[in-house]
Amino acid sequence: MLEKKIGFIGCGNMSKAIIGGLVASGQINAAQIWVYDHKPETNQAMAQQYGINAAQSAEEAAREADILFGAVKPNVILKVLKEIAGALNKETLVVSIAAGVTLDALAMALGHDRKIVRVMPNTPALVNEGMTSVTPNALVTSEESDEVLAIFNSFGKAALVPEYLIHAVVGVSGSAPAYVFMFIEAMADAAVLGGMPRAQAYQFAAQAVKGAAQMVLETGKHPGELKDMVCSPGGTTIEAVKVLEEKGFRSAVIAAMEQCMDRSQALSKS
Ligand SMILES: NC(=O)C1=CN([C@@H]2O[C@H](COP(=O)(O)OP(=O)(O)OC[C@H]3O[C@@H](n4cnc5c(N)ncnc54)[C@H](OP(=O)(O)O)[C@@H]3O)[C@@H](O)[C@H]2O)C=CC1
Ligand SMILES: O=C(O)[C@@H]1CCC=N1
Repeated sequence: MLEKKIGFIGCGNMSKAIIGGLVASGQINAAQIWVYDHKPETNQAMAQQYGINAAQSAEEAAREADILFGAVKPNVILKVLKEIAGALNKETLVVSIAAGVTLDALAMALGHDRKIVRVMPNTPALVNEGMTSVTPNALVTSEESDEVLAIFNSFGKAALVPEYLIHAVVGVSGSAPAYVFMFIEAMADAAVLGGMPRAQAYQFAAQAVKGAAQMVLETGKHPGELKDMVCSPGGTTIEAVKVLEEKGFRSAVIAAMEQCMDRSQALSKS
C-alpha cells in the first residue's frame, strides 16, 4: 500500500488516467488523494467519481501533498508551480508530467533546493497498462524514486530513464497511443469495407493489436520473426506486407516519431 498523500494540480486527460489507475489498483486509499483543477465542476466530478478530496485552491493541494503532481499544459506549468512554491513542505516531492519542461526549468520555478521528478506517462494508465518514464533530480533519494516508480507500476510499467532520453519516450510511449488508435481505426474501416459491422470491427482490430503487443512482450522474439510467423508462403499476409512496404508504412512511422521528438526538443528550449 502507498502511505503518502498525493496531490494533483490540473485534472485533464492525464490526471484522470493516473487517478483512475491509482484508485483501481487498490494500492491507495482514495482519501489520500487531493485534486485541484481551476474548473470547480471538474473537482466536484472527480471527488464524486472516486471519493477523493477536492482542494479549494492549488495552494491547498500543495500543502496537503507529500507528492504533488503538476499536471497542467507545458505552457502554464512554470507559472502554476511558481505560485504554489511557498505552500510546499520542504520534503514534498514535486512530479511534473509536462512534455518538454526540463528539470532545470522546473527548479528555476520551484527553487533549487526542491526534490523534483520529471515523468512521462501515457493515457493507457486508465486501463492498468500505462508506460511511464521517471527521471529524478539529484536531491531525490533512491527510496523516493522507488516510491514514484511504485505509483506508476501500480497501473502499468515504469522505468528510470536519463533526462536526455525523454524525447524518445514521448515519441515511443507518451504520444504513441494516438498513432495506435489511428491504426486501429484504419484497420476497422477496412474490415467495415469487407462487410463487418462497425462495433465488431473495432473489437477485432483492437484485440489483434493487443494480442500482437502481448506476443512481443511475452515471447522475447524479434518483431520481424513474429511477422514472419504470420506470413504463409503465397498467402494473404505477405500481400498486405508488400503493400505496407510500397506505401512506406515503416518509414512513415519513423518520420512521424522523428517530428514528435523534434517538437519535444523544441518545447524544452522555449
Ligand atoms: N494527454 C496525454 O496523453 C499526455 C499528456 N502529458 C502531459 O500532461 C500534461 C497535461 O496534459 P493533459 O492532461 O492532456 O491536458 P488537459 O488540458 O486535458 O489537462 C490540464 C487540466 O488542467 C487545467 N488547468 C489549466 N490551468 C490550470 C491552473 N492554473 N490550475 C489548475 N488547473 C488548470 C485545465 O483546464 P482548462 O481545460 O480550462 O485549460 C485542464 O483541466 C501536459 O503538460 C502534457 O504535456 C504527458 C503524457 C501524456
Ligand atoms: O501531445 C502532447 O504534447 C502530450 C505529450 C505526450 C502526449 N501528449
